[in-house]
Order: sequence, then C-alpha cells, then structure tokens
Amino acid sequence: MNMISCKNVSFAYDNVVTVKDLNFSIVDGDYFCIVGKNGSGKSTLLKGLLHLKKPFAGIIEMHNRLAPAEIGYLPQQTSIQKDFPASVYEVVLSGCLNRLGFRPFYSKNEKNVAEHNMERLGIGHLKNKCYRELSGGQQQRVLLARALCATKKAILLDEPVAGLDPVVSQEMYELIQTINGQGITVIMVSHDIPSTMKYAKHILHLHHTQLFFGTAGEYQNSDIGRRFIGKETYVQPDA
Ligand SMILES: Nc1ncnc2c1ncn2[C@@H]1O[C@H](COP(=O)(O)OP(=O)(O)OP(=O)(O)O)[C@@H](O)[C@H]1O
Repeated sequence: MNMISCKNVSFAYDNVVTVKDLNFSIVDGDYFCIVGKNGSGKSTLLKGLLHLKKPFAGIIEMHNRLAPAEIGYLPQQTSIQKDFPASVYEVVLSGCLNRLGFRPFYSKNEKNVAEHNMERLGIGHLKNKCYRELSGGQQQRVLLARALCATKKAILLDEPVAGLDPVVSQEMYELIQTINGQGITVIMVSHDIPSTMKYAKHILHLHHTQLFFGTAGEYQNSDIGRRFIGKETYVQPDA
C-alpha cells in the first residue's frame, strides 16, 4: 500500500525551479533510496517529504493519515552537532519532542520509548555518557534511536554512514535493515551506491528531474543505472 505519493511535484528557490516533474510512490515497508550527483535535488526532496518545503507545483500525498511529524528524521551530521553537550539519554528522548504538545515535561511512556529504542540499538549502556564523547558510529546510533522515538512508521535518513569507517558503516546498514524488517519504512539519501544496490527495494535517481524510478533490479538493468553504478563504484586499482 502506498505511504507517500508525489504527483508532478516541482520545487523552486526564489521562483527558480531546481527540481521538476517528480512522479513516484513510497510503499509501506519500503527501503527507498534516493541517489544522484551533488546538487541534483536530493535534500530539497527530503525537505519536501518532511513538509519543511512546499512544492512549487504538484502534490505530495501522505496516505493513511501519516503526519510529517510522524516521520523520524536522521539529518546529515554537522561538526556543531557532533560537539553537542548533552547526554545520550537526553538526545534520544528529544526524539519525543513532537509528542509533547503543550506539556512541559516528558511522560513516563515517552521515557520508556526512549529507553526501548536505546536498547533496540545496543546503546543502553551509554545512557549517561556525553554525546560529544562518543565515536562517530555510536553518535549515529544515538541519532537513529532519536529518530525512532518519533515514529512507528517511517524514518528518513540523509547519508547515514557519511564519515564512518567500512566496518561501522556495515553495522549501521545491518541495523537499518533490521529496523526495516520490523516494519519501519526506510527512506534514505545515499552516495554509497554498492550498499544502495545491496539493500534498496526501490530507487529514485534524480538530476533536477526524475531520471529513474523503479525497483533496484530494474535500476541495475537500466542504462542510467549501469552508467551510474559503474561510475560511482570504486574499483581498487591493480597494485
Ligand atoms: N537555499 C537554496 N537557495 C537557492 N538554491 C538552492 C538552495 N538549496 C539548494 N538550492 C539549489 O537547488 C538544487 C538542488 O540542491 P540540493 O541541495 O537539493 O541537492 P543535493 O542533491 O541534496 O546535493 P548534495 O548531494 O550536494 O547534498 C541545486 O541547484 C542547489 O544549488
């Protein structure tokens, strides 16, 4: 069943259209990857899906009463975020912010949700540690736990393994796959094409418009897919 549909969607900055004619759907339980070169419109689309940016034209439909605030979001990390002076627990719990409404304090239930997601991602033992003292991989797990506090339905991840070493990246991908297997829809922007091909169910390839939308298998067999996968996959030169 469709969770989100984009129909003839375009985005513009200062009335200048930068991304146009997007037509695709994300289904319940999808592992949906958005790929494309720098500046092709991936982050703009993410902002659109989160309703942080209005389409210039077209419509983004959220089905089954999915509210944008119910999508957990793991943004790209900046150096300022990496230095954030809060405990792991505080960072994870802040994922429940959207549930607070006018209440000033978190409820017992929200605290339980935070505890549950820390255990789920294997960071329960880091609860009282300062976020900025963690490794890059641990920080990403914390942010993933935070994103999961906001949702039972979908998470949106912007380059979740950027800056992580191959082993930690692999662990992160396995966690994301496990979460997807538990029924959470995964929507991910990625420059990591080999892993995209390994895990994605559907792929959207952007270059200011939609160059491809379909299954990972269809992408692999398409001209655009073959060219992009070939270019982006790093081949170890002969020693
Ligand atoms: N705030 C803005 N004002 C004006 N133009 C913008 C703004 N943000 C993005 N753009 C333009 O919109 C287009 C798409 O940018 P976007 O950041 O969405 O690309 P991207 O695919 O996410 O890039 P990257 O892979 O480098 O993160 C680009 O041409 C960019 O210059």
